[in-house]
Amino acid sequence: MAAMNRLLRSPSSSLSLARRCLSTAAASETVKSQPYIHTPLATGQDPKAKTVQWVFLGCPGVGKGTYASRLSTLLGVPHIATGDLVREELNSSGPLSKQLAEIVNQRKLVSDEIILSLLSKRLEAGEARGESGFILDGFPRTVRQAEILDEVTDIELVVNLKLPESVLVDKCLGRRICSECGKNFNVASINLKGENGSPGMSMAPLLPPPQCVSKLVSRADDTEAVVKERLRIYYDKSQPVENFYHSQGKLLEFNLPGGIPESWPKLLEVLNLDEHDDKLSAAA
Ligand SMILES: Nc1ncnc2c1ncn2[C@@H]1O[C@H](COP(=O)(O)OP(=O)(O)O)[C@@H](O)[C@H]1O
Repeated sequence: MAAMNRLLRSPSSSLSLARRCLSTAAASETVKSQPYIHTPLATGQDPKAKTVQWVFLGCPGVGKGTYASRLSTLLGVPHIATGDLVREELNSSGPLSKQLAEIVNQRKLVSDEIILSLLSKRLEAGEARGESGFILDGFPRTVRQAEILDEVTDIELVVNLKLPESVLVDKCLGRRICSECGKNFNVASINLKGENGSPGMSMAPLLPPPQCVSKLVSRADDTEAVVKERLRIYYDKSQPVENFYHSQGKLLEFNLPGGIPESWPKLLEVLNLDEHDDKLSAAA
């Protein structure tokens, strides 16, 4: 913890640690390559034999965590979600926990220094376990963070997951947790009619088993006002990150065609990973 305090007092040392960790995570054989949006993986290539340095972007509630986590299993690289790092720190008895609780409760973004030091610490721990590559989820969240990331490593591909705003809101409002077993469900049944040439979409609810039905609760912050405020913060602070990567030719826009059963095979297809679908069940 002393090391973290030192990092927080000195943002530049936090950056240099991030630089060291990220460049190690990138593995030395990785060459600066042209972005390969249409062929992220060469046909026939073993996905686990490739160093992956990917970023997942998308509005709150789009399902970044779900798809990033499935891909991390498939590709054998860690899925690093900065929101999880923040929550872990917040739930610890560390010196930052009170400060983080306040920031997160106010739905503000944590400072770059704190996020970088949490990310560095996570990468350093991964490095010690022999990890290489990463799928980042929730970082970068601002153009400044994207610029810092650019200084310290080569991001190869940025996947931007998209859903219509009305679907995002309905999905967030449909979230339920079983107060007894802690499992997540979603009672929203999405049926969006196609309009002006755009296809319709439907997503089946993820209903709980009978023993959980009477114990379902919603997160206090899953109200329409809060969800819309989180979307507003995303459009304000994080949408410019999409433009940042678009101008570098690294952005893969992916309009989710529906729920996981429709979207996962299509995502694998655009990533050239569909021939590895024998591993789908392992990743599920
Ligand atoms: N890259 C980041 N920069 C700043 N703050 C972050 C970042 N990642 C996560 N956080 C903080 O952690 C909280 C939880 O993150 P996450 O689960 O990704 O977001 P949300 O709950 O808003 O979908 C965010 O509200 C924010 O306060």
